Amino acid sequence: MSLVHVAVAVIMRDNEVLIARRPDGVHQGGLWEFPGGKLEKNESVQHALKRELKEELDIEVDVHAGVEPLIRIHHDYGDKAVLLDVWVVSRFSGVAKGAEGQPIKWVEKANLTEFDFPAANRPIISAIMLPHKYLITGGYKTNDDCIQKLQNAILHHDITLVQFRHHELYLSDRTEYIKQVKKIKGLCDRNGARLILNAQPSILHEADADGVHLTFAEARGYNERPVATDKWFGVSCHNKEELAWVSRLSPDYALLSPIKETSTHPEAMPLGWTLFRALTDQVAFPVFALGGMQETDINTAITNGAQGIAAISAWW
Ligand SMILES: Nc1nc2c([nH]c(=O)n2[C@H]2C[C@H](O)[C@@H](COP(=O)(O)OP(=O)(O)OP(=O)(O)O)O2)c(=O)[nH]1
Ligand SMILES: [Mg+2]
Repeated sequence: MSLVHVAVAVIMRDNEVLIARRPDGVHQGGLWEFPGGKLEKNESVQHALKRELKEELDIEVDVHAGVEPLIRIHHDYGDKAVLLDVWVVSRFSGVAKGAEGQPIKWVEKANLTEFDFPAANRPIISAIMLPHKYLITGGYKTNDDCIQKLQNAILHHDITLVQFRHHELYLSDRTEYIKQVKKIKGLCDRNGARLILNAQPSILHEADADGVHLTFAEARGYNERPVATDKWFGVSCHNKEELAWVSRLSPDYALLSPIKETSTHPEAMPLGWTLFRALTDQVAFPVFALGGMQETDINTAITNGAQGIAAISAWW
């Protein structure tokens, strides 16, 4: 079966995204979609994006400004295999309308899950909801010190996604751990940040959080996604085999590390961006680059297929 390469646009206006309804009778007809269409012979994806948005919505997009790669998804529908090459379009001119008679709608990012999309689209929605920066908490002296460091990261570095990682406390004193999670969650809630716990999925019955993150070794112990779909579920991976294996758990995202040399794991061989790009292109979920990442790496990460960067020391 030949692969159909599709240019797909996530058109953003403040906190809203434009969706359109596919006509009945076409492939995946009747479902909502992000506007876009098939690349013509010898056409670049950016050119296809510009052409499709003119044809379908009558808007003008400057592909050299206001366009950024979001995610690439290979999906086999059985009757058709597609590569969805998804881009965020944050600047355009003209007023978007359903130029081919299709219904269109501007939808709040957070409400996208209420619409029926083709099966391949689920990771697009995760990618839209996830930010470019993911803070993993580092060491701290006292509980207050932890809150102070986190508050500093949230306020000064615009952090909206936080992973609380403290295995020792989680394993040694669950009551104290849950107490600390409660304080952290309060701080996150007040600042519009989401909190993910580096702990077993059962922690979600004991503590209030937005999701769970597992090491690859922990994830290995499950046969199916161990977390409800209304919570975030992520896994740490280090190579192609691990990424391929965790696909069966349908994670919402993965961390892939180490991209560069890092002081926390000096013995690990860095993957580098070329390999990072090749590995993430094979999986249908957003991947954050981890290991030696600094704020200045974000654009390089995105250009190489990442959702963004994850880091401890850059912000902690
Ligand atoms: N545009 C778009 N296509 C999607 C999405 N999700 C998804 O699985 N697809 C699939 C459905 C189709 O098989 C293919 C896109 O084809 P299309 O029908 O939009 O192509 P096109 O605009 O060039 O249409 P046409 O000229 O063939 O009528 O990708 C999505 O969110 N947006
Ligand atoms: Mg189309």
